[in-house]
Amino acid sequence: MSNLMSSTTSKIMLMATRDYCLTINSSATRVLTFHRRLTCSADATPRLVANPPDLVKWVRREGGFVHPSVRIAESGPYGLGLVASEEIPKGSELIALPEHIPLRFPLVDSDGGDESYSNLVNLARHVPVLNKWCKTGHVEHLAEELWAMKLGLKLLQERAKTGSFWWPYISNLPQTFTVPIFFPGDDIKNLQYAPLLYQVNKRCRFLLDFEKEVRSEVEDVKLVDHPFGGKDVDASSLGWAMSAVSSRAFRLSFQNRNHGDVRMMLPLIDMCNHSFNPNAEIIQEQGSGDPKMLVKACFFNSVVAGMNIKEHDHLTLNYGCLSNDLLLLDYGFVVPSNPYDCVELKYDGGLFDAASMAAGVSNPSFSSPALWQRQILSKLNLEGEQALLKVTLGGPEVVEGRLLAALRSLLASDAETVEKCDLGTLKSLDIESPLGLATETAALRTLIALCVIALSHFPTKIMEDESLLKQGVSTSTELALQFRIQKKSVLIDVMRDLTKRVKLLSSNESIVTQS
Ligand SMILES: C[S@@+](CC[C@H](N)C(=O)[O-])C[C@H]1O[C@@H](n2cnc3c(N)ncnc32)[C@H](O)[C@@H]1O
Repeated sequence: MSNLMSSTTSKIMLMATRDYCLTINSSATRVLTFHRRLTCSADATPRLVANPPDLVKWVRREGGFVHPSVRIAESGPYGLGLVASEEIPKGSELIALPEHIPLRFPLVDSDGGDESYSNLVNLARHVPVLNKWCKTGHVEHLAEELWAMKLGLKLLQERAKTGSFWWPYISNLPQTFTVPIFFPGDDIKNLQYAPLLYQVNKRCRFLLDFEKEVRSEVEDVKLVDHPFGGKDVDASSLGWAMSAVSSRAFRLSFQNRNHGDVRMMLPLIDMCNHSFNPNAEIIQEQGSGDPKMLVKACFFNSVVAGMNIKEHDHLTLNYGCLSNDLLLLDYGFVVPSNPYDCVELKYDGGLFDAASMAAGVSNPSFSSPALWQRQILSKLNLEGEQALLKVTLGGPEVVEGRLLAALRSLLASDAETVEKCDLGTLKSLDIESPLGLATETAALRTLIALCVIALSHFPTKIMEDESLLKQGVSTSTELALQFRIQKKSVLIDVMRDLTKRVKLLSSNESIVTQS
């Protein structure tokens, strides 16, 4: 990895003329490329300034608490992280932040009510609000990127402000992010996965449109009232801010203060890297303990109960049970063998008929379901005006319940057998053969064939991807390769799991026949 980083850095250094540069490549994929400054250090993740202020000292000076054995240290390919310099006893408080340290979008006119503040609020109003569910099921992702942009505006304002209270924090933020909006066009294509390409393009389009809106809003604003102190804000700087927020902000809820969920950046706590088996957690202080302390990162009792954090251990938080799509889009990394990763497919009668026939099922009825089957599809939200056609393979469920229920019902021979089962039963892979052995075998075989079809849509095989990885590639190519390897592995794991189940069914069948 360090070799890869240095080759990337030297290439970028030759090109670097300014902080950001926007490229729209010929294939109409809009891409934001980020050029590193010439001043960047040899560190794995260069920060905004070469020698930023000591974050631990700043938090302590501002009245926060940092456990004496907690240090910021290089964390290999993860960038910086928090490490225990000595054993930390179970149950210890690690970091506590007073209320004024987190960076959030101001809810009330707390910034003194000046014009630059109202101009910022005005800009935030241009971040579209989406509350309707769309057919493709992408609305959640869009909403996520939009909240990140709103808080990103505040971050950009503070980054531009001379003498900002948060400068010691902001100057410690990474100069670049490895999220795909900054990938070269070829590496976006290298992802080989349409749902992610769609999201990346959408984010780039949003940033380019938002750049225009921001520029037109601020063009006639006087310098003293300018939300960014007169500095030009383009799609790349908006992308930097959005990525800083999406990869570092936390969602905290303040029910007792009528604020609902609030996203905020938690200096120092956000130096914790991610693990699905974390050793730290965030605790919100609400009315107990020291009222000035808003959030604390604490030793995570429930996961490593009875164990201390050992010397040199990294402190980790769980960023959420996220697929590799979201981890890459928002955080710029991919987790190998991620138990929450899955592959999206579109529910499409023609494709399912083809898969079923390839699996040896005679006369499947996916493209022309009977009326009773259509009623089930409607209940599963796979038919009708508001239908959500995106279905998934992989993840904890292995096969999305709605997809499994649809396959079982559409491959069943009669309505009566299906009507005897409730939807919950039809959706569960753990409930074996609710509609009989023959239907179950046909459904599982169809799913295996679907996996084969989905795999054949990837232009390369895992072995080819792995040999490319060995050749030494740039960070973005490496991430794209890792991402597509993981997607193919999800399909292979699903096929393995389903093949085992089919074998079990046929052995059960032969026992029944023999007896
Ligand atoms: C909240 S920050 C953590 C601090 C960060 N490492 C730094 O250098 O500032 C999240 C970022 O850390 C990196 N990261 C965290 N956990 C990781 C993991 N498990 N694998 C790879 N990168 C990780 C990613 O770059 C991610 O966007």
